[in-house]
Parts: sequence; C-alpha cells; structure tokens
Amino acid sequence: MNKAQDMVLACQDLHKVYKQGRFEVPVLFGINMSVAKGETVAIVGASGSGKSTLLHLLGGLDSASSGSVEIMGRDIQHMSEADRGYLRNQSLGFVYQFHHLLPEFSALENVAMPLLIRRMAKSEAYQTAEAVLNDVGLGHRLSHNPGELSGGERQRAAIARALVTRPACVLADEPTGNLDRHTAEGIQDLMMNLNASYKTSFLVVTHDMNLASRMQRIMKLDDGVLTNA
Ligand SMILES: Nc1ncnc2c1ncn2[C@@H]1O[C@H](COP(=O)(O)OP(=O)(O)OP(=O)(O)O)[C@@H](O)[C@H]1O
Repeated sequence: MNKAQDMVLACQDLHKVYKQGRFEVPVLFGINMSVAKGETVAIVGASGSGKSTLLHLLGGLDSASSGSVEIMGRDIQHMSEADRGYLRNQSLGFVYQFHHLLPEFSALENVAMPLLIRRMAKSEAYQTAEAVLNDVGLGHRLSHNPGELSGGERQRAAIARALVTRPACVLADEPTGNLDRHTAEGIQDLMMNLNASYKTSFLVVTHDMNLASRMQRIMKLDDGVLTNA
C-alpha cells in the first residue's frame, strides 16, 4: 500500500452536483481514488458518466459539492483560489482533446509560455522548451505555428507544453480523441516514454481502449460511480 505522501492526487468521498437553475444534476457519487508518483491511470466510461468532471475536480479546476481532493498531499478544498492556482501550476500539467495552442505563436513560443509566465529568464525558458520539444520529436518544427503542424504534431506540442514545467502529474482528457489510429499510437508511445524518462504520473480520461490498456491501472466510471476495471 502506498503512503499518503507518495500520492500526487487523491480524493475521498467526492460528490459533484451541478446546479442548473432550479434543477440539480448529480454527476459523481462518492468517488475514492488516488494516483501515486510515477503511476499511469486511465479512467474509462460511457459518454456522460462524469469522466471530465472528475478530472476537473482532481485538477483543482472546479470545486466539489462535498468530499476532499488532495494535490501533492495538500487538501485543496479550503485553500484560497490563488493558493490552489499556484499548487496546480507547480504540480500539474493539462492536455486536452483539442490542443489549445495559441495560433499566432510558434511551437517553441507556445511551449516556453508557461515558463515565461513563471518569470523564468527568456533564454533559459527557450532552451528548456527546445529540449522538451526535442524529447517529443519536434526539434525540427520549433518555428512552425500550430497551423503549420499536423494533428499529431500539434498534440505533441501540447504535451510538451504540459511537461515543460516538469509537473508531477499530467491530466489528459481524450488526448488521442481527435487523431487517427496510427497517430494516436505515436502519442501513446510518447506518453509512455515520457512517463519512463520523466517519472511523470499520467491520469488519462479516454474512450480509446488502446490508450487505456497502456496504463498501469484502468478504472471505470459508471453513472458517477468508480470501480476497478
Ligand atoms: N456545467 C454543467 N452543468 C450541468 N450539467 C453538466 C455540466 N457539465 C457537465 N454536466 C453533465 O454532467 C454529466 C457528466 O459530464 P462529463 O463531461 O463529466 O462526462 P464525460 O464522461 O466526460 O462525457 P464524454 O465522454 O461525453 O466527454 C453529463 O450528463 C453532463 O451533461
């Protein structure tokens, strides 16, 4: 059994109820789970079962209705928004189905951005970004804007941007959802290699069973209830 301090993410008895006017939409019903340092975990489940909601709560992007979330062993429920944002920026990286790269900036500038926002010196930020872009196989596309990259290359750049701050855990929502099978397999290989070399944990929400099966552990959400798959 892993100790609490070995966990990058954990939640206890997590509930989420969305409010829609006079109506309540209950989505998560008492979720307990954790992700250990260096671990890779997939969450699968039918559309609408609450996967993205759970990922947002675990990433501190939204608040639970009840229950607790810990990022790097720290309970985020009672933190100020600023402290929560700081902890999130220090510890987590995010990858989405659509890359969300800024179209008017090059791959290098997009990947350096999180470091520049942290006030790293420009030359160091660009050097670090270039090294990570090399690691994801995009060393030859540094000056290309997102519109000048292929779908798979854009997703590689998005992964590089998530990893450039060396987060303990990357939370990925359908990272291969928008890619053909061959390109998706390249992204799967990349995530596995980065997990091995950076020791980054990955928590991946996906419908892609090929991707899920590459993770060390698969959990299934069924109408807001999580079980081991
Ligand atoms: N802001 C919101 N207000 C009200 N209901 C919401 C809101 N966001 C999500 N929901 C509802 O919560 C449920 C779970 O949504 P969620 O996006 O977490 O599912 P999902 O498993 O990620 O689905 P998919 O695989 O289709 O992306 C859905 O029924 C959705 O309609």
